[in-house]
Amino acid sequence: MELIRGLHNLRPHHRGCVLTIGKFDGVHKGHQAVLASVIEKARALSLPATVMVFEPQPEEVFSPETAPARLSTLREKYVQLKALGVDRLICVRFNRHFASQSADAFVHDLLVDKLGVKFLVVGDDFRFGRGREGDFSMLTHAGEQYQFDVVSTQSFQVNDCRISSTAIRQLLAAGEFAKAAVMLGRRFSISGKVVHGEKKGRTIGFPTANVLLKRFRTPIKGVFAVTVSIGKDTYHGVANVGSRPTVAGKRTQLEVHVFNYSGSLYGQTIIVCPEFKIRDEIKFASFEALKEQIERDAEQARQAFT
Ligand SMILES: Cc1cc2nc3c(=O)[nH]c(=O)nc-3n(C[C@H](O)[C@H](O)[C@H](O)COP(=O)(O)O)c2cc1C
Ligand SMILES: Nc1ncnc2c1ncn2[C@@H]1O[C@H](COP(=O)(O)OP(=O)(O)O)[C@@H](O)[C@H]1O
Repeated sequence: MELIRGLHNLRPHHRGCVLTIGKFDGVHKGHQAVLASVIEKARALSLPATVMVFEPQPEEVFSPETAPARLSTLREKYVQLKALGVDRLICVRFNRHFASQSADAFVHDLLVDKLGVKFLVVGDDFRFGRGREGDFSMLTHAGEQYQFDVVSTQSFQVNDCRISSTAIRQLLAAGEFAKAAVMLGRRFSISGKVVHGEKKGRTIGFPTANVLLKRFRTPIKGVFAVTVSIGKDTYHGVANVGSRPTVAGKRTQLEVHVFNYSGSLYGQTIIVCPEFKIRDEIKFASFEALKEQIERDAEQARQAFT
């Protein structure tokens, strides 16, 4: 799958595509159904199946304080879209300047001139351009003018419940990982590169691999029993997603202690899948008290895994 980061990297040979535009946060079962129809159409027309996403997601630019938690980073979306058979991912750097262009300019300059779109799939509530002035009916008219077809996606359900990123976030926040997995079409996981921390974990017998969360907010918080994928190997472990108040941590990060593992993880990408929640994060009076609690957390997780 080709990744085009930024519209300035579009070239004349990129013209001609079957396109869908959206956030695709989570790449859930509803998204997967849309993508399957995009791919089918693309194969029939011998054109690349193309997905356009915005990074950061628009609400993260307009209202970062209240933007919903992210299910997927751009990298996770890349991995998931590639696995589904998408040919090209266009990542638009979203900022106020991009958002201020008119709906006409979005259609004419980008969709028609730069992308030469032949078939477009969007949700019927898709809005675009300055002040969200562009809508589905405008796209339909533009399609008649510039010879491209536009179709809207339906909403997909499981057990009478509409599949949505919002519903999945709520299930994850409630620790309902099995139900979230039904909507996602896979288990929820957080992946990222292991970075250096404060090297305190090893002093209490609990080295913890620190993963920086490139999300504005995470859908889960607290201490979890987890499954960890490191390369082709799978381990169990305990993890904390939080700001580490005991050591006056600032930003939210993921810390994983991997059972039966020794060696360096720095620089490696690991995938952490929460199995069940153990407790909320707490501020302990001392590092010693934190250590004793982590021992109990690890024991609880180990017992569940045996
Ligand atoms: C299972 C587990 C539970 C944790 N729970 C808490 C917690 O409740 N409160 C807290 O401040 N930090 C908690 N931590 C984070 C520790 O503060 C952190 O791992 C420790 O400071 C080591 O940091 P370092 O890897 O940067 O050296 C937890 C870590 C793990 C692995
Ligand atoms: N069982 C393990 N679980 C997690 N990390 C481990 C484990 N064994 C060794 N490590 C290594 O130790 C590092 C964590 O040790 P720690 O003292 O907490 O340092 P840091 O503060 O840099 O995370 C990990 O990034 C990894 O490279």
